[in-house]
Amino acid sequence: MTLFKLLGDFVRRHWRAYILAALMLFAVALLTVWIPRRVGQLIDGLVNKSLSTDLLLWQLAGLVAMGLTIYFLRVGWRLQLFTAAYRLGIELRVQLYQKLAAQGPAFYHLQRTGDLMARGTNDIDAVEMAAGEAMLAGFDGSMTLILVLAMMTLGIDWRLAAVALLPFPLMAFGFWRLSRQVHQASTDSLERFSALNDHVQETLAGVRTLRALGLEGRNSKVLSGLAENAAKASLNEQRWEAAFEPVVGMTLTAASILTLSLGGYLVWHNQLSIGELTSFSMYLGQLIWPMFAAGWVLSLLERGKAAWARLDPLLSQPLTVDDYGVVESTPNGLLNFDAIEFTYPEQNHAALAGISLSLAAGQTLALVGPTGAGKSTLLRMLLRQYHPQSGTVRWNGINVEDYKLQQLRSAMSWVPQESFLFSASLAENIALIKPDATQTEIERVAKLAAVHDDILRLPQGYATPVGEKGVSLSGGQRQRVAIARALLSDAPLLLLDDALSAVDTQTETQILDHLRDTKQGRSMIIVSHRLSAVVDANHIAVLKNGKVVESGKHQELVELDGWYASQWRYQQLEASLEE
Ligand SMILES: Nc1ncnc2c1ncn2[C@@H]1O[C@H](COP(=O)(O)OP(=O)(O)OP(=O)(O)O)[C@@H](O)[C@H]1O
Repeated sequence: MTLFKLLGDFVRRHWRAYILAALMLFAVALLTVWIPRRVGQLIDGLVNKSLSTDLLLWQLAGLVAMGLTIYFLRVGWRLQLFTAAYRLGIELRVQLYQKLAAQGPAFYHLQRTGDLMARGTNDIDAVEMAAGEAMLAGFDGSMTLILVLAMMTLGIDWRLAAVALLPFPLMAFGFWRLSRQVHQASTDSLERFSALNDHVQETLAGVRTLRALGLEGRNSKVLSGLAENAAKASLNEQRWEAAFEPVVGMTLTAASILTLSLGGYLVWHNQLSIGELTSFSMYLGQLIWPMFAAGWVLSLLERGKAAWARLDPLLSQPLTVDDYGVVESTPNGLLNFDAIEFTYPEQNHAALAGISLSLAAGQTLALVGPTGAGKSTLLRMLLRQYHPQSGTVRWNGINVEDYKLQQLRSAMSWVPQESFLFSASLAENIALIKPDATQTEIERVAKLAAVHDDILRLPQGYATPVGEKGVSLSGGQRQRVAIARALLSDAPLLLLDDALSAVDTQTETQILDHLRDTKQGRSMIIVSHRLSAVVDANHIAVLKNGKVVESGKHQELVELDGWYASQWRYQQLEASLEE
């Protein structure tokens, strides 16, 4: 979609606001062109001494009233147009947010957060300006231009008007050349601002790491380079925009010289009155605004076009995970991974190389294996964050891609390796997926996740603010809050992706015991590096380089004397040394 189509559709939907603004503009333009005419007549009246003092005062009062009316109408149309333009900004931001919220990890894999933020703020502002200020100046400028030209040609002298307009085609050519430069400079400036935004966002997110490594100095040098680039690009854009002004100035000077030459000649030969020449000169002055408006509109539109060219692909990009499933029932029952193969985008080695596994309802499947073996990736196939390149995941005999995404995801409680705490109270963070949960429910799951006592020790207990604006919790506390959050859902499948890595072995055992006791038919997939967490699993699969290399129950795997057995012995030894 082009910017003009977007604006056209928007104006059609909000036609009332635009028509009202256009009517007010028309009234203003009429009054504006009427004033020079009245002034010219007044001057001629004064020169001929045909005006009485009373009449003169009335005429002057009339001019003041016209000025005031123009003032109020200008306020009115601005309010109409800007309100409409802000609405476009809101619509685009909501649309962008919904799109970003629906996109999967494969999309974020290729996007920079700071760039996305810049598009959601700076670029949308530029489109909003095209729908507001550019429309306003465009309407107003063209209306004034038409009426002023009509008054010049029909109301005063067409020969004078024809001569005055001679330099205008040159101005149009100059504007056309400048607008192309403004487009290029705007694109450049928006991109550099994105790069700067991205750096600031990354720096703030990783500020602790940077400080710990003593990299603030180096990082601020990079920042100053990016800030300078962004400033230079913005200055370049301003420079091209400023070039519109001298073009207008030169055109007007040329037009005035031509007007005065021919006008003087006509007055000399009594074909034009002094009052008429004065009116004409005032009209010429009134052309300044339409000319500036044209330059301004062109640069706003070019900036809007450059911004839209960055926003449109984002808004029209297909979802990386399409929700084309139709099955509305909540999945439950037997879960089957059948010959799953998957390679991440832009990677040359398979993360999953033909994995087949199954999990009966109510049972626990454990995935273990060295780092990078593909354990989390297998869960991502089930969560439908990525599509397997071949093979299928079936739940209750139905391909998970055939379930409605919402239905599928609500059947799983997922605790990722790194969970996110929002800037809210601890209670609100736990009740994230069930905001109407009672305090008793919240405390019950916090006890199951063995975090209740830790929470009570915090200054405001469950009301303690956490996340970016609150107290910092330890890694282990965060993990347990995330587990409590997951337990609040009644989902039939619980996925723990290394979700206990930061808690000590004793607490881990305590949580797993709680989970086992309150399982109530819930299935579970546990990914863990610590084998003590999986000894009770109904089935354990050892993954290596995307393949299942060993599988069975704990005792069977110990007897097999492979990777699992040696890892088990090592971890047992380590645990006994720690005691
Ligand atoms: N987003 C990604 N983009 C590209 N490659 C990835 C991505 N995530 C994982 N990989 C690669 O896929 C392979 C499997 O990774 P995965 O995270 O599934 O392993 P894992 O067994 O869960 O490891 P860990 O125990 O360290 O969490 C690894 O080679 C990893 O480098």
